[in-house]
Amino acid sequence: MSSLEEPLGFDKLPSMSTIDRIQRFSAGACRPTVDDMGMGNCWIEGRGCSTSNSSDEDYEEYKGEAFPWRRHVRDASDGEAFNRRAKSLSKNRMKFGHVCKSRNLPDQHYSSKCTERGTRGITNKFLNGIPKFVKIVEVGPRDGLQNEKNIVPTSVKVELIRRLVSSGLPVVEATSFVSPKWVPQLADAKDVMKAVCDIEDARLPVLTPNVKGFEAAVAAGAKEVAIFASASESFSKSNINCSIEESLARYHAVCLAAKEHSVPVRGYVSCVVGCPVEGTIPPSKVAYVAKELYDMGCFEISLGDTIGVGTPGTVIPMLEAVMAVVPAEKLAVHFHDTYGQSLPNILISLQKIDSAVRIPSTLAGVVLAQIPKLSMFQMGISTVDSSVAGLGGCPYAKGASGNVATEDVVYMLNGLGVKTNVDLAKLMLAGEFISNHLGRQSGSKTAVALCRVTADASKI
Ligand SMILES: CC(C)(COP(=O)([O-])OP(=O)([O-])OC[C@H]1O[C@@H](n2cnc3c(N)ncnc32)[C@H](O)[C@@H]1OP(=O)([O-])[O-])[C@@H](O)C(=O)NCCC(=O)NCCSC(=O)C[C@@](C)(O)CC(=O)[O-]
Repeated sequence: MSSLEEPLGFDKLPSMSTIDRIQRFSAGACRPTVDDMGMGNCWIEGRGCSTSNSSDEDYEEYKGEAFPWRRHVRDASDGEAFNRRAKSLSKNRMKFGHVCKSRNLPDQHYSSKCTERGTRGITNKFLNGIPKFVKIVEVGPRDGLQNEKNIVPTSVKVELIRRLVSSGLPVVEATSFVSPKWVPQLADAKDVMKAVCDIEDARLPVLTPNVKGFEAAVAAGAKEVAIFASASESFSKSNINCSIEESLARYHAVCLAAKEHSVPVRGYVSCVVGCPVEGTIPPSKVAYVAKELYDMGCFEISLGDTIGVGTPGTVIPMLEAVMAVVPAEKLAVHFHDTYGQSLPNILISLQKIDSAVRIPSTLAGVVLAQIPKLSMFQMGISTVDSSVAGLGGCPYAKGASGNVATEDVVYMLNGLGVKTNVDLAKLMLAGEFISNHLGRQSGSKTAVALCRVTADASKI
């Protein structure tokens, strides 16, 4: 049996040399050949070259829309306008210590929102396919804190959950009813659940690896559970000490028990793009496990890039394979940010483009450079997992970094005009609360940047 002392990770890749590993996880690992693309010989440099999927009119139109936005940003941070803004911030008597008071977020000058003109122009072309509402599933208290070196006190976990719920998050994964020998960080699952089970404003699912965990969760007041299988045989063994097939049998039993108690079950598939031991995971394997979980009654399947190696080039073929067997509206995406790819991966997972719509070449260069075939670009997923302050990692995937930060996802979605019902300022306060407790800077680039902007403004 594997143990916590011997986690699998990037440092334990017996079959892979460094170069081999880089190739297997490289951004182009799943990239189609140039011929597949039918886009000439410079598709990765799509910004600079003309391709069969774009036209000069598109380029000109996009340029016309994009450049005023850039001017706006430059003007706003320059000269008179910026000084006026800074003065008005000071007039509001904001106090800035070394900790950011997120409730005093500056508004439109630093907003992620585009100008009206810019939004309209881009929306008409590229962003039309983004869902109007995205459900964010906050996994920080579970996926985040399960990986902390020091065990976080129960009272801090409870306070974090309460703050996250009060920021408007509709789902906050609270804890795991797993073996405390395997994950000691969440050994207080029962106490956490008892303290938060009265919360009504959000759903608070918990992880349950077997019927024992399910029964303990329900006894503690859990009203929703999640089961977690893997698309990688090796990861399944290291994470839950059984094969994929054995895990599916266990989860079938959990689903039957849950049905009897009318408890909804969410399913996870981990290692959907890569595994720390096996390298690249075939999309067909992910689709197989996702379909099994769906067929046994999971209301939603979350696809986890556990070690954060995915790029749009590998995520799209995986999603296509899964969406052939599970409807998009039943899927969620769960990205770790090891290689900084989470936001583009989320964006392409949300996008649903009518194949008749042509993408402006400049956008194609920036965002869609790795997309295999535009005509197949039909994701339309509208549930995203993320973790406040980018907390997390996985105890069984050493080297994997935390989930994409919830603040960064909300900032991006706000910028796209997508509703989440999450109050970014309150969310940042929750992130600040847990980061202070852990004694380190937030892993959210948005939180860090917004704090810096407000702090800089206060000095003027
Ligand atoms: C699955 C097991 C339990 C098998 O663990 P095992 O050792 O094979 O199980 P066992 O049945 O032989 O039991 C061993 C001991 O654990 C106890 N036990 C057994 N079950 C439970 C339970 N539910 N709650 C509390 N205790 C339990 C059981 O009673 C026994 O206690 P003992 O007799 O030795 O005192 C173990 O491997 C385990 O708990 N693993 C959990 C690992 C984990 O939580 N990993 C992190 C999840 S993150 C993830 O999967 C990815 C995800 C979801 O985040 C998505 C992504 O990022 O991609």
